[in-house]
Amino acid sequence: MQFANHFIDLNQPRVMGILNVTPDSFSDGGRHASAQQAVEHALCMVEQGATFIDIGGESTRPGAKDVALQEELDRTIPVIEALSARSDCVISIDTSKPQVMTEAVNAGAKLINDVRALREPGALKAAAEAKVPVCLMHMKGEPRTMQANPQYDDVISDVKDFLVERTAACEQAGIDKSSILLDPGYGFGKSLEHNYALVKYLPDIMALGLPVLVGMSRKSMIGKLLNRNVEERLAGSIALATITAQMGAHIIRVHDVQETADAVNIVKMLKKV
Ligand SMILES: Nc1nc2[nH]c(SCCc3ccc(S(N)(=O)=O)cc3)nc2c(=O)[nH]1
Repeated sequence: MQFANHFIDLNQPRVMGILNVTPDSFSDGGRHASAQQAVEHALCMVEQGATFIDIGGESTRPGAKDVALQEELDRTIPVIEALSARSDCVISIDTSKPQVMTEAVNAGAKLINDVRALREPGALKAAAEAKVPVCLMHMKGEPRTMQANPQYDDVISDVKDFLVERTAACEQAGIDKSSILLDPGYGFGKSLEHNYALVKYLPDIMALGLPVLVGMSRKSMIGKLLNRNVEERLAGSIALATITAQMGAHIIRVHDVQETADAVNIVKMLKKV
């Protein structure tokens, strides 16, 4: 897939490193120290095998509140500028705000990752004008309320129908299908059973014919099942990364890049022999 001047072969599973630039992930060193720390962390993840670095200035975990536009810009743009000056990794901006998309791409981001699948007013237009690939993710409801008893007739077909509809909306806005990635949105308005059904039937989503991005790293689908708190979820995260990479997922979005890259390299070896 073409990411501006980078062609990335998605015929092999790739690792996306998570770079949270929300205050709860910052040390108390204030913003500049944290921007530099964020860049150093990103460079380390690239060194460990990340092809993509996903930069998000708005926490979208369950219960998260909205972040003001200027605040989200202040958190993300300086880091994107500094990182794109020091690495040729593919920078992804994790945002739903059109203005953040535009400024992030101007600052060097080459992928728009929107957990709201470009449903915010102006987002389709901004993404089309940015002329970079987009990842469309399924979310039911909003982060503040999405985990309050999520219900589906059939979670697999509901997620598929949503992704097909959002893909059509993108095409109508002038975004070519060859620039679209799909994501089932683990943990975004799903029960434990819904999340594992979306792993088991991931091939059904892959059958839509577009590259698939998956993000399960350290999420409650691991913690609830295994009774592990967030810093004890590496084994579960690696298990899910391995399973979905083996199924053919194209991009795995994780916190623990080194360990995931090792697991993905084993999957790649098995595909080669
Ligand atoms: N494309 C894409 N982008 C993403 N950005 C995020 S941020 C994670 C927010 C969160 C944290 C924790 C839980 S929980 N309750 O399941 O543990 C849910 C959501 N995730 C994803 C993802 O998957 N894809």
